[in-house]
Amino acid sequence: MSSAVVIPAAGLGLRLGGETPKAFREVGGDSLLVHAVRGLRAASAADLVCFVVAVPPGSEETVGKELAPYVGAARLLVVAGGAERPASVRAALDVVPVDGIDCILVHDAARAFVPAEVIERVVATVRAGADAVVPVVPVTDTIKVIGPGGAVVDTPDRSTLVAVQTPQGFAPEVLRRAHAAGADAAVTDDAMMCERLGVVVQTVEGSQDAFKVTRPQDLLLAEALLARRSKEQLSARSDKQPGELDGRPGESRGEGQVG
Ligand SMILES: Nc1ccn([C@@H]2O[C@H](COP(=O)(O)OP(=O)(O)OP(=O)(O)O)[C@@H](O)[C@H]2O)c(=O)n1
Ligand SMILES: C[C@](O)(CO)[C@H](O)COP(=O)(O)O
Repeated sequence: MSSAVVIPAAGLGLRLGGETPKAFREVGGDSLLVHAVRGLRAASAADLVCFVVAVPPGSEETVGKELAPYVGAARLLVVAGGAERPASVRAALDVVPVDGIDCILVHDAARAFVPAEVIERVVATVRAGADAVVPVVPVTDTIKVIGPGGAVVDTPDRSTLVAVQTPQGFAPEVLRRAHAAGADAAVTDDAMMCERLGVVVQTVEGSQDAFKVTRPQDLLLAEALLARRSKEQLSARSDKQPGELDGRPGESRGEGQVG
């Protein structure tokens, strides 16, 4: 069996600012969307055979051409996103093939640097029988619940709180059922839509590297992360014999199909 990934990439990035939609903003010479696709391809155990990307309406063709070299032999479909994230996921989900897919991932283009092991952990947990799986990290701030006037009404026990990342993984029938039930303005992730149906959502360990590029300082963090990774790659290469050197994952140009 194989998996498919839905990538919501149609957001404007209002909190980031700037003229360009967030998924097309560049870090280290590549767009966040290209980084995200490349990261997914690096997760070989996920067996991703189909990438469906939801983009700002009007940019489908350009994005299809840009991403084709990065998806390898997998199928690439690019659709127009909606006004809110759930609508973008829904538009993409509608064209995910039904046959032969045992896991559907939903992954924010804005979480462009998620490590392969997190992706593989999510897929393995779905394949082990979970209906819905989310990667999580501990929260490091004290979280308060506030009332309408801004006054604190509660301080939840931090040991029970986690911050949720993507990719989130789902049994295909469960994700389709959740989206068929619809979303309102309170919905911020796909797992929440499943929770509303009474589906048990499992958690797995996420990664600090899977942070969401949201505000301008996150671009600085992204640059620093890329610098750290290229330093690590260089030192790993210098430890290898010449015959052991690998090619870069996911860059076999010209294999992808669009449409
Ligand atoms: N209508 C939307 C809104 C968001 N997204 C995607 O959902 C992911 C998470 O959303 P967020 O980081 O909140 O992105 P934006 O909505 O672009 O950010 P902002 O709220 O600052 O405008 C991003 O990859 C974004 O492109 C989407 O596909 N369609
Ligand atoms: C899906 C998500 O990335 C999980 O943390 C997050 O909920 C998206 O939130 P946003 O409201 O679109 O920033």
